[in-house]
Amino acid sequence: MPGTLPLVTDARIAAAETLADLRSGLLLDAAFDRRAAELDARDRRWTQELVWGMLRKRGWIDHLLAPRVRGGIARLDADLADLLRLGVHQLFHMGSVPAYAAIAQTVELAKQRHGMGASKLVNAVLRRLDRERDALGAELPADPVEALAVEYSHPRWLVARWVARWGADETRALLEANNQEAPLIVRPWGVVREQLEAMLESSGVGVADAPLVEDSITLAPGTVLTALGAFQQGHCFVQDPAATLVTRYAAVPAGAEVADLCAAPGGKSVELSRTAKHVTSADSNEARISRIIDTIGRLDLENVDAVVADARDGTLGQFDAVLVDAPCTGTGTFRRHPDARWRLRTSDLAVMAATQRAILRGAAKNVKPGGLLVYSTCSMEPEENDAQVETFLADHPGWTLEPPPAGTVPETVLDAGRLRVLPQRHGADGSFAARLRRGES
Ligand SMILES: C[S@@+](CC[C@H](N)C(=O)[O-])C[C@H]1O[C@@H](n2cnc3c(N)ncnc32)[C@H](O)[C@@H]1O
Repeated sequence: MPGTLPLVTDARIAAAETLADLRSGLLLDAAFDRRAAELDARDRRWTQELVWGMLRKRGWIDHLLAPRVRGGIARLDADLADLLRLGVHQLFHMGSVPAYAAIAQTVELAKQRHGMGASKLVNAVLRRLDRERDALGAELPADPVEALAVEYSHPRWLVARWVARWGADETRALLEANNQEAPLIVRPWGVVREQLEAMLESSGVGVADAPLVEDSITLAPGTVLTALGAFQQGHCFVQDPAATLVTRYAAVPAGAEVADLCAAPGGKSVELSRTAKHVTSADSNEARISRIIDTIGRLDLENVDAVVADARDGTLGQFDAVLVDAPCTGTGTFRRHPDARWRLRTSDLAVMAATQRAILRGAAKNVKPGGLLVYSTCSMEPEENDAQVETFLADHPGWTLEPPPAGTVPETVLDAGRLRVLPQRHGADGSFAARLRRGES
């Protein structure tokens, strides 16, 4: 009943706190795990839908709020602006929430966190939006790039780059893909796909095929992975097909000594360890190394060792094959990280490219004569992908780009000998990889 709602729900408080943590620099998954720890499974799922959904639609929500907040939303306290965004998202995009609850709960939350004046502002803005809801869809800017950016909630500068590269229609498909909920996809470990599927089904989990990789399995939305016996007993690990394809494309010879130099949390090391003699799984971030160690323990990996090392140094010795899954802008994984598009700055491209160049230079020293260096990213941007490969080849005489043996990965993801997976074309995350062969001398 309107007007008789109880205090703010724990789920909404957890959503507000998650966003506060995000603003203070925590990553979304970590912030959410911390703030939603006390919620039951249903509330946890609802809160995730609220926070992830709001971040995916933030550009559109801000477009609605801008003319209705006097002086613009930039003048508001950042926490209050996020509360308003959460309120608008509940009001327009969460069918399960009645309008009066979306408004009353947001007003109360604003009162608790910012006092009476803020709650009055929230009340006036949300009520006005609710009254005007039928006219809102028509408010798109005339400029076509700006219109795409607003309608699909992406920064304009990124949309402008993608339109220049792929045209408006393909960019629209990419923006739509980025706004979908990312599927949870697992790979079998120590069992075959059919056995894993049977285990999952016996736990009541709905399963489906994954794109591009025949033995990966998509789990039903809302599955809590860590609660599943198959996960706890080490029969599976999480990996998107875009990542699995990188290790397939790498086509590392069986029995090779391998180094995975930017390895945490370790998914690609696991895949490489299936056929390698040994995998040195290195990362410069000590905190993230603990995630590799956890994975080694849970999956009982006998041929993988985790070490802290900076790939730029090139001091780990020499290997038959080296994977550099470089830190990058992550533009291929926006559907998984809806906050990332808002954090990224144009200048990050140059900063990342410089780091990637330095890492590649160091990693080349770790490759035996005749060995393989596989460079990969989860970015779609040329500065981080093709341009890195061209620069590396120009600076390293004796090295060549070598496509993988025929049939290693589907033809549709190969482009001039490089791996190029795109969300809008392949229905997976985006990824890029290039196989670089060192000459024998
Ligand atoms: C894209 S992530 C790797 C994901 C991982 N390969 C997987 O599939 O699970 C990039 C990693 O590079 C690490 N990194 C960043 N700079 C590095 C450096 N200079 N040397 C080694 N690792 C670095 C980061 O800590 C991060 O864990």
